[in-house]
Amino acid sequence: MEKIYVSTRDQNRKMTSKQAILEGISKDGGLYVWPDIDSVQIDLHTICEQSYKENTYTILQPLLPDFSEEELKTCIENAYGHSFSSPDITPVKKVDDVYVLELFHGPTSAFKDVALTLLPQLMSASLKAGDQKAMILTATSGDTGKAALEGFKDVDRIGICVFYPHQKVSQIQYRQMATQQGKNVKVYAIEGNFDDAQSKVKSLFLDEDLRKKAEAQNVILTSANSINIGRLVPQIVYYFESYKYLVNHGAIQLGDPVSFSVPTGNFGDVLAGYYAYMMGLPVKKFYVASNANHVLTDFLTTGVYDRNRAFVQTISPSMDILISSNLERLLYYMSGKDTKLVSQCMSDLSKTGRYQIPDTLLQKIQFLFGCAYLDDKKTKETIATVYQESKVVLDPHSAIAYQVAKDAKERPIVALATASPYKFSQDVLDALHQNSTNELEAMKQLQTICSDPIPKGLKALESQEIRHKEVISVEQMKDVVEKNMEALL
Ligand SMILES: N[C@@H](CCOP(=O)(O)O)C(=O)O
Repeated sequence: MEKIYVSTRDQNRKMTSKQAILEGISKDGGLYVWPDIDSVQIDLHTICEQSYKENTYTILQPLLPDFSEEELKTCIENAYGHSFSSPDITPVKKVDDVYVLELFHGPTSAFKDVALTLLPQLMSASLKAGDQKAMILTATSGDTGKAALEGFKDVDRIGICVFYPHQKVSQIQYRQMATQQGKNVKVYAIEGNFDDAQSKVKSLFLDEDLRKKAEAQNVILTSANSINIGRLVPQIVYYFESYKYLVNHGAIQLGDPVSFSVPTGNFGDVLAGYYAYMMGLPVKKFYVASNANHVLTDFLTTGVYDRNRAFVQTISPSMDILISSNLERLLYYMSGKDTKLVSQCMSDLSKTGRYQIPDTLLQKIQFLFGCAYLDDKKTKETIATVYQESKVVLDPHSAIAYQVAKDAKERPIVALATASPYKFSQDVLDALHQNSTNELEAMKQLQTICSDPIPKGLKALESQEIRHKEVISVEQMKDVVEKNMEALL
């Protein structure tokens, strides 16, 4: 089978899509990319006539060519057949003059479900016949963790450890993870922030000693974060789906360009949009919408990526990130696949916390990518204004995308709504000037003004016992992974 994926840091490290999914991250620290992704041009006319599941097949088949037709169609059916509460999977709503793409109708009420209902299927199909097993290590700032736990729960031959920053996720996000059931799952709070968790997880994938111990047990260590190409590619689909909506509702003619505003921390979601663009989606501009951790806004404005700054805890915790992993993939493509430049930038980042790209490259990126950020005060004001004017309740992450879309000059524009407001009930109520005693009560209170009911999974939290209580240091992460390779698999 053709090895179409290479590392962002070395063209000669080649993998099939199944191998890339199983490895998660390249052994040289780079991320897997398909250099010729733009050789695939998706027919928009077909997209506008097909269902979500059919479009998923059309888009993913060329990206995952070593999956048989039957394998891929079964994976897609298992992922989207019955787990989403909306028949459209990712419905679109017009709110004033912005189209809001709702990505939170999956089992855990965040956009991560779109990929994490499918990745476990792809991973299982990629495992070699026999008794090869996989141990998933996931760092989360709040949403990925729960979606990964739910997706991989009790999947045969796969175990999962999730690491989240202690007391730096919302109360509901915490409960979602701490109550997780399943015989193959473990959840740890770590003393540190998301960047500490993600950096340690990445280093564990490259840890020779751990890798050897895993190999001895026929276990492969891999990732459910968007550094894994199998996590990223399912997210391309909803960009095409929103385009389908706009065409089929007469907002645009086939071929007209559209802009997107994407709330992002790890740069995975907006990168999936860029992949859609490379595969033929007509896009005018992508707006990278950030919170007070605006390292991406600064980078896109100046060309200097500098994580040497205070880490701010915000009401949009899923975006509380200063090391934005997937930017590496954008640099790879935008620099004309210059693996030397990418390697140099990433080496500078790990040594000094900073890198700078050439002006020509910055200008090329700025031609397609805009940026802006909102602090918590502005985010709350947006939640209040949108509710007052449109009776729509947005979660803090989606509110940031919405306001950045509002401030942009391009129309039509789609703002990605990445989480249900119920996941951040107390902060949302606070923005609406309502008091609440705790997050579970706040959810009930929010229900009185939200058009959607409390999602099933969130409603159940009240009666579920806390099963995962351990708080560990970053240094202990390797030990718990080793321990769980035996215990969970
Ligand atoms: N925002 C994420 C952080 C991890 O990012 P991912 O793109 O690797 O999933 C979260 O909510 O955990």
